[in-house]
Amino acid sequence: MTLLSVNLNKIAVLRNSRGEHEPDIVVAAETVIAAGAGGVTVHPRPDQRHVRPDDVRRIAAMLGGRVEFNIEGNGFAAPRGSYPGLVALVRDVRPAQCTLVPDGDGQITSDHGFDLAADAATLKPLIAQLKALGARVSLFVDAGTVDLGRAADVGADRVEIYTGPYAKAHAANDVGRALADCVRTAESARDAGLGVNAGHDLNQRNLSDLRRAIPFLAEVSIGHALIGEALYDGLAPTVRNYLRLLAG
Ligand SMILES: CC(=O)[C@@H](O)[C@H](O)COP(=O)(O)O
Ligand SMILES: NCC(=O)COP(=O)(O)O
Repeated sequence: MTLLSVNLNKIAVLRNSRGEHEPDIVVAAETVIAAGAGGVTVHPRPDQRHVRPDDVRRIAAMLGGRVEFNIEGNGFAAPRGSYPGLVALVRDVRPAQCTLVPDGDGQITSDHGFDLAADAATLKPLIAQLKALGARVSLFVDAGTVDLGRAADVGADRVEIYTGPYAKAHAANDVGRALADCVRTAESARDAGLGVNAGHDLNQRNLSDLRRAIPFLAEVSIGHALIGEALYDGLAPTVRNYLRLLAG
């Protein structure tokens, strides 16, 4: 069974556009959990354009460990203003999972994974710190990466395959190579003893092909498309659509 974790960043974007409190991200989290999602993902960034530290704390308090809470982010980004840094947030709310993503300030969204050879020395102590706080640690990696033993060596528990290129290829009806890249990375991770997550630009059209190709996929985190689809169909029915796709 592949767990669906709903990324709520886009609820925060809508809320932030007016600078007030609506839509309430905690109500959104309650709604997706009531609809059957197995978890909630947030990706706070130092510039706080999406989810903010206080959202992270409020969601954690509401979930109370009932379902998986996954916090994504750049663990090396320095604290800024009221953003305390990823490790401090993890220390504060103790999520089940922390997904490390090498994204920088200038990026509109996450667009690449770690270079496991180059980043190993800095990742190892960071991962140890996060695991000491009780979080399972997942590393965002590009599809096509095959040296996943390196991820195991630095202490990661899982990897999350960056599925942006897969989604683009799928939309262009030319998915063969991009899907093969995802499968190669997933199999290399499994062979290294790691769990396999996937995410970025997954939607109701491209999810099933990925799921069928990687039957041992532990988790998908989906936000942008899911929240967009929910504008037409409602949040709870949209979550249920995804759950049906993952069950099929
Ligand atoms: C790691 C990843 O792919 C997601 O966290 C993604 O970045 C979320 O979408 P936004 O960047 O649009 O918040
Ligand atoms: N880790 C991927 C994620 O949380 C959601 O990505 P997207 O569906 O918003 O592109």
